[in-house]
Amino acid sequence: MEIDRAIRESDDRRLKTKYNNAIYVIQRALALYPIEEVAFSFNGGKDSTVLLHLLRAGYFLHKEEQSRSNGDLMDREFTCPIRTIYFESSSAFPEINSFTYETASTYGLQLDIIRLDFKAGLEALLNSKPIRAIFLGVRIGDPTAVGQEQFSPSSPGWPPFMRVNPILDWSYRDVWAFLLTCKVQYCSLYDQGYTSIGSIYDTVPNALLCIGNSSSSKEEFRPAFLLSDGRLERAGRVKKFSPPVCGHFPAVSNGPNSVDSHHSGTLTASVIAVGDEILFGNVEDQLGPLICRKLHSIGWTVSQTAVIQNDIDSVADEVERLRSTTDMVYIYGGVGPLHSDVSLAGVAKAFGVRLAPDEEFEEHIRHLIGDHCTGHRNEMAQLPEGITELLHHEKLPVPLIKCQNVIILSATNVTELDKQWDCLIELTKSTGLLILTEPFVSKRLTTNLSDVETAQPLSKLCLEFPDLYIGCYRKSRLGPLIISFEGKDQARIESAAESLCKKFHPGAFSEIN
Ligand SMILES: Cc1cc2nc3c(=O)[nH]c(=O)nc-3n(C[C@H](O)[C@H](O)[C@H](O)COP(=O)(O)O)c2cc1C
Ligand SMILES: Nc1ncnc2c1ncn2[C@@H]1O[C@H](COP(=O)(O)OP(=O)(O)OP(=O)(O)O)[C@@H](O)[C@H]1O
Ligand SMILES: [Mg+2]
Repeated sequence: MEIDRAIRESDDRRLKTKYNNAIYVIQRALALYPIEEVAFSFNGGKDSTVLLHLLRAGYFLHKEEQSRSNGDLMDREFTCPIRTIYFESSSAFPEINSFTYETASTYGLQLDIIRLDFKAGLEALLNSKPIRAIFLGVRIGDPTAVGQEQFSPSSPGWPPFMRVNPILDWSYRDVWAFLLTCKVQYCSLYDQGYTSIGSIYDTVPNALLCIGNSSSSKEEFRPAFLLSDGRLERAGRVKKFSPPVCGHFPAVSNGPNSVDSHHSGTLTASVIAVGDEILFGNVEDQLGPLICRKLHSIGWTVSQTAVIQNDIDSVADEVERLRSTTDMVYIYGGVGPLHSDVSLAGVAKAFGVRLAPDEEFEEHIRHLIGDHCTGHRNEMAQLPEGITELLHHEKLPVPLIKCQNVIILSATNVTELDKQWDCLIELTKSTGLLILTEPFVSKRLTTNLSDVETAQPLSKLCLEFPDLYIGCYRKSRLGPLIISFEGKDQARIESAAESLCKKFHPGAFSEIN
């Protein structure tokens, strides 16, 4: 088999190791699932082209092994009968389309063209075919690889199948070493400076490959395999994430201490705790309520708090939802190097970017943990690429992390949170990082009047004071009722409290702290 031979004859030891590992994953998948139950997701891109040839080699070696144990002879005219799926879209490059069709015909692939979006297309496919596993050319640097392993079940909400990623750990260099060593065809766009290909709307040639040619008006580009720093593979991709939602305040101010005292103009925040231990009931969350109080003290309203399990997709879904419905999201828990520390990966996934090593952050971690740090692959130094701002403060051993309107707090207890918060506020005062507004003030009254007696006057009071939050709660079903007034104007709060008292007999209410 020519692919297997080309790699065996090569003296690139790293490539051989990567190849052997990928073949091992493919053979394990083929041992687990009959060939009719697997599919190959092929889109003419370089990664899926690598995977195509690995699958051809892996299937050949798998059959060879079977023939040897049965004592049969191998068919010399060998083709890999794997079902191949291509999600064709009108925004694909014509070069990608034609390369996909030609390659399928060259290698005798059964090509299923799907013209629906990925999820709907997979649902339709799985309803009509007995497919249980799908091979993908996803690599660790891809935004969609966040949280994936070589065998990863499809995400919650997707039809059920196993995603098999044989080249997950391959680098950009490995991909090109393979394609060039095996001398296989790849899409012509890669010879024109494209290094990673999405749609015609979000992909341009990689500027790092541009040949400065002032005499000609047309820019020229070197081929993709000459890109020396694979981390910049996606530099030709136009960023997809959108600016903060319309109708909301900008999460970042133009200047510090801007004041906004209108109820309707209050900035809203949300708070996400990541922790299975909280959901199991083993640990009581103390940081969430504290963050709410702190936000209140700078005039922000907290509209939602959530406790999420330590799972990348759950974190990503929640961050994605809250970052577009509130002005600022605070997330804590799940930050660090442990298997359960998935918060940064979740944030990256929510923004559709990958986690990438951050040298500056690594330097801080290295300083903090000294000799225990294991070189440049320190996993704690991986941050969401292109959207991360490190917030330095001399009192903090490690900077705080901000990804657009999401602030990631590493505090694990109240004392640490107090410190991080104070630093955040100091930074805000000097740099205008957040908007500090008039703080909320509150007043609480307690009464032994019944709910029936208080309900109607309270409803009226809410209509009279729409700029205040008027809430009621009790600490026990039969205990006194507590009425709280929250707002930014002390005088308004006093007059609301007075107005309520006037509706009842003197002494019906008393103030509590
Ligand atoms: C065969 C196949 C399976 C996929 N399975 C999942 C999945 O389980 N979960 C998920 O969030 N996305 C899944 N996706 C979508 C990809 O993660 C990603 O959104 C897609 O490749 C588009 O990438 P792009 O936005 O860079 O073009 C799948 C895509 C394909 C082609
Ligand atoms: N339209 C599609 N049809 C079928 N499979 C797809 C499609 N888009 C993506 N995939 C699958 O997802 C994998 C990852 O896509 P990705 O764009 O990162 O890689 P690629 O297209 O192979 O190479 P490149 O990074 O150069 O674009 C592909 O290798 C392929 O398995
Ligand atoms: Mg691609």
